[in-house]
Amino acid sequence: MAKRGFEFGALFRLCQIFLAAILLYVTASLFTKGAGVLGKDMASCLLRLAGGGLVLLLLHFFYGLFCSLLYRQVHSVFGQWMGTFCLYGAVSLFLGMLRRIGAGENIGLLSPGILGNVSSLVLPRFIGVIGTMLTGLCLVGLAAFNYGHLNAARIAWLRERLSFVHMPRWRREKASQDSASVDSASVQAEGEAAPAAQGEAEAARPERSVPEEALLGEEAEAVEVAASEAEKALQNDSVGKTGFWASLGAAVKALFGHGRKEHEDGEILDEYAEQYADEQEENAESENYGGYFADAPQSDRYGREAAGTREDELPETDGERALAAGTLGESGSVGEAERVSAAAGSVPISKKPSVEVEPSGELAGTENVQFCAGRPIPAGSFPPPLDLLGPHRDIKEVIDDQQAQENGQKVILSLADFGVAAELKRTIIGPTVVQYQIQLAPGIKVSKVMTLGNDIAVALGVSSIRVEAPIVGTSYIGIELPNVNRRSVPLRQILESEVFQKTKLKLPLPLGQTVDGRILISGLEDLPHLLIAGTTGSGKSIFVNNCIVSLCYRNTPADLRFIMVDPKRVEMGIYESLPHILAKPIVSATGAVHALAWAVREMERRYDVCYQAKVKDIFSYNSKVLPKDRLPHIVIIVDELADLMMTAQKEVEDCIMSLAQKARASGIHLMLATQRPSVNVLTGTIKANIPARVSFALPSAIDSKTILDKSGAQNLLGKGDMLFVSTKTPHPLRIQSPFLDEQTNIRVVEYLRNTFGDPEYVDLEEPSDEKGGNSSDFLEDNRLEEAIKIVLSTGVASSSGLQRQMRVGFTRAARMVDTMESMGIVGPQHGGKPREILVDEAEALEILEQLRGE
Ligand SMILES: Nc1ncnc2c1ncn2[C@@H]1O[C@H](COP(=O)(O)OP(=O)(O)OP(=O)(O)O)[C@@H](O)[C@H]1O
Repeated sequence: MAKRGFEFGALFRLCQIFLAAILLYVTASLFTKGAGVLGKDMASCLLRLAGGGLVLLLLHFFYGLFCSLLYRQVHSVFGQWMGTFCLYGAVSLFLGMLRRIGAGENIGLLSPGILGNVSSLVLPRFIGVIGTMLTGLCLVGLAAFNYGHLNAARIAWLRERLSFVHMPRWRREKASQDSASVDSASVQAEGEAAPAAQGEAEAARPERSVPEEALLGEEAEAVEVAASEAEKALQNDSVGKTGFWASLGAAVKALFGHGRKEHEDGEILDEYAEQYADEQEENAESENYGGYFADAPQSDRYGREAAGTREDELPETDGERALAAGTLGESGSVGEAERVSAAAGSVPISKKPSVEVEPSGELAGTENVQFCAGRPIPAGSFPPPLDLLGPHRDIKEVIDDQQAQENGQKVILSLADFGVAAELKRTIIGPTVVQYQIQLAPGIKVSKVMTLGNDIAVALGVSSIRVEAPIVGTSYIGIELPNVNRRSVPLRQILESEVFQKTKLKLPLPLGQTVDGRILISGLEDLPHLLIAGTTGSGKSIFVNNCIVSLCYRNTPADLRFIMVDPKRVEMGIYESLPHILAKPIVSATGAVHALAWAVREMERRYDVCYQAKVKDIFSYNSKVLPKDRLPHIVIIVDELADLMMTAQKEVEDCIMSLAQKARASGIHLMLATQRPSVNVLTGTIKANIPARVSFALPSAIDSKTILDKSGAQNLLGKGDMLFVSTKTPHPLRIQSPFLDEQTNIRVVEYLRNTFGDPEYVDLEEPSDEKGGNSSDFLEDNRLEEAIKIVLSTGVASSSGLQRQMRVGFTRAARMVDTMESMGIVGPQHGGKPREILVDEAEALEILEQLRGE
């Protein structure tokens, strides 16, 4: 099948090249006489019909054709064509008007064509010259909009910049109106709230000017940050069936609106909530991606899941439900409710997430994607098409300002109950949590708030909260509450993001989306190894799968190979046919030790190779040699480190230490995951050599300290909620890791196999001289008899036991135990149970003698 796909592909490309040649000839004929009589006739005919604007259409054709030939993905094809047609219309009109005043009559390229002639005749007659000019300008604006240069984010940005040149007095009034309108109901009920709101509006101004760099802080240097995700999303919007009109509406609203609009009866509605509600309705009416998502849950007006749809996204505790409904907890009273509402009206809420996070909507999160279900996956181009990961989804952040503000005020009131005076400065709504950024009153110790975490969680009735103190780059502390409208982050969203598309990283890991909506990726080559911990079901395996898929989207099997160790035997079976894999997923501890030992030997070999080539690392080496001689990066993934450490701690530690120290130069990287981050598993040696860590939810603060050297992971919410630290980001970053369902994962592997063929396995076994004797006959190991005696006298057939007692390497000891098994002296290994002893010493020696005699 792969072969047929190739033939069709080659034919298609030939046609494209042929078409490109024709287009080149046509374009050349417009500019030169060298195209002969045919070219001349064609040019004059085309210019008469389509005018000089035709050049734009030809250029766009070229662009599309070359993108396709170079396998470059073109975003929003429809939008771009619309933009080019608008521009063509504007140019034709302009040329037509020029012709009317008698300019450029002798220049063929300035011919207006039929469209220009007609429009420049008809329009001025009906709407006059000014109307015609304005029409031309509108067409240019529409073109810019379709190309994605003019969108809500840009206009909002422009408005903000321009607002500085407005008269200061007017701005102050405007600000106070805006601030006062944050919570219409409460503010209008409380007549005295207006002055307070005005005061807060003043406070809101410096808050607006908090520089983006300050928010990103040092951590942003370590990871690539997509602060412009909104623009991309809005561009994407322009392609979608409903997204185009939605983003046009958003741009118009951004231009003419102020984030809120006042109704006749004085009720102020949140523009964003309205916009999202509209899109929800449109989405509900649309065909659920052609029926692929027929089962996807629908959302209500505020973007919340309809009751009984997805259990995992519903609030888990009464308190969270109460927060979701914006009602008070048990301690609530009417007076308190009024206090909350009145105060809420004056607190600035950052609009950043609604603008800068993918302005995307309610996401059907974690159901299996039925995309191309049942259809065979063909071979194809590289990198694989993003559609393999499921259709693009517009994600909208569910933001209910009033509710968020009220919850923020509850946090402040709870703090006050514990004697902590604080002020709510900013609210950020992320996919997993809502972060309330709070400024403590002078004299209040940050440590006091840190110790109050659980008390505040109980007071608010939520499952857990996390306190981030301080938020890097600010003077605030962050209190993170579970987002009651929690959503998952599809892997496609990360891979199609600008930051991923443009990154120069060779081994980009898709970490996910931060609390404030930034998309983070990090290069494994910089880390250069990763420790991953998390209790069962917290999201480790999905994170590892994301990393594998993301690395395979960037690298062919010639550039990257994997060694996978899967003691649980269930997690990595699907990668058996991945062309990037170096050996079948390894399931035994012995096999894993062999693989690590092989990696150490390979590392030494690479060092020699680099030394001889007089280069300092694999990057320089690969850039110097012919493509066929390049060395692939090798990523070793261990799904459960604890199992290895129990069997062969010393061997594993030694290998990890060697690999960790020289990874950058040799291009061999480790990703080690464990459910049990105890000090026996994550020993000092391992931790010292692997500074980059990811922690998913853990049962206790002690476990969190073991992996991160800080507490905090015990308060994570599971399902991909994680903390990330590395040398460049010593302060843990909270991230929602992307989601990739199993079917999609299988599809990607299938696609890669169809494209690159079956994997070419490499023998990871040790060379004969390290096997303790002849490679073909382990019976000849001169210490086998001694080993048998030890096993039978102690009654324990363990490789590590033999290793200690006989002072041999683990591999040799393991080999001797395996030989004993094949001789029938000991039974096979069943999970963690000790091997059964099947014979006594005399019988065993007899068997040995017999076998050696043969
Ligand atoms: N990033 C994510 N987004 C949404 N849901 C997730 C995410 N990660 C995990 N989940 C949910 O949690 C479940 C368990 O995830 P996963 O299998 O990765 O856990 P694990 O930590 O590997 O567990 P174990 O150690 O037992 O294998 C998944 O089936 C999925 O429903």
